[in-house]
Amino acid sequence: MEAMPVVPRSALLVIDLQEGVVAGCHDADGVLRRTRTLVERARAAGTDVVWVQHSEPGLEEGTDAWRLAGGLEASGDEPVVRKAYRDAFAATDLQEVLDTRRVQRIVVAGAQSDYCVRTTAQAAAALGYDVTLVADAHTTTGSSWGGVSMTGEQIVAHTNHYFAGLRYPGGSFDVAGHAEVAL
Ligand SMILES: O=C1N[C@@H]2C=C[C@H]1C2
Repeated sequence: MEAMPVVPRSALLVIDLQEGVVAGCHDADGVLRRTRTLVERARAAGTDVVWVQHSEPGLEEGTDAWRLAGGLEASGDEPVVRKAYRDAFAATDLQEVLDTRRVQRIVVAGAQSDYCVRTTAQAAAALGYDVTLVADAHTTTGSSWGGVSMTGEQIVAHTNHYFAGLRYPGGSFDVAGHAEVAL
């Protein structure tokens, strides 16, 4: 008797779209609107939705700043992973949450592009997950370092550019818009 093939599954991972995180981010309302559409599409397709919420000083669990923004909220038994590091796998049960759901590919949306989004997506790639970054559903604020300033819009674009070319042995990585991304 042939073993049933394990059908790799996808999960939509919504990272830190919290009031205190999206404040000041580039096109925050647009990203929240497009993420609501992604969540609706995922639910309709039977694709898991996994929520990540970050806590740190000024973003303490239970405060208004910590709450999800834009009318986003976990539904039913959708997991909420609480984290304290940029990498949502660090000191959390995210890997167990994904592996118990036989998830092989994660579709990433959230904030901030240059911190928790890029760090978690990179960590997922290194752990062996396929990763699709949703090009128009992540965002960040502007940033400066060493007298060099970048706009949030520039950082979002560069993050998309970076992930579009990411390669790991046996891995698949791509960037897609919220309306056409496979879920
Ligand atoms: O990208 C991020 N999400 C939380 C707020 C800033 C870092 C932590």
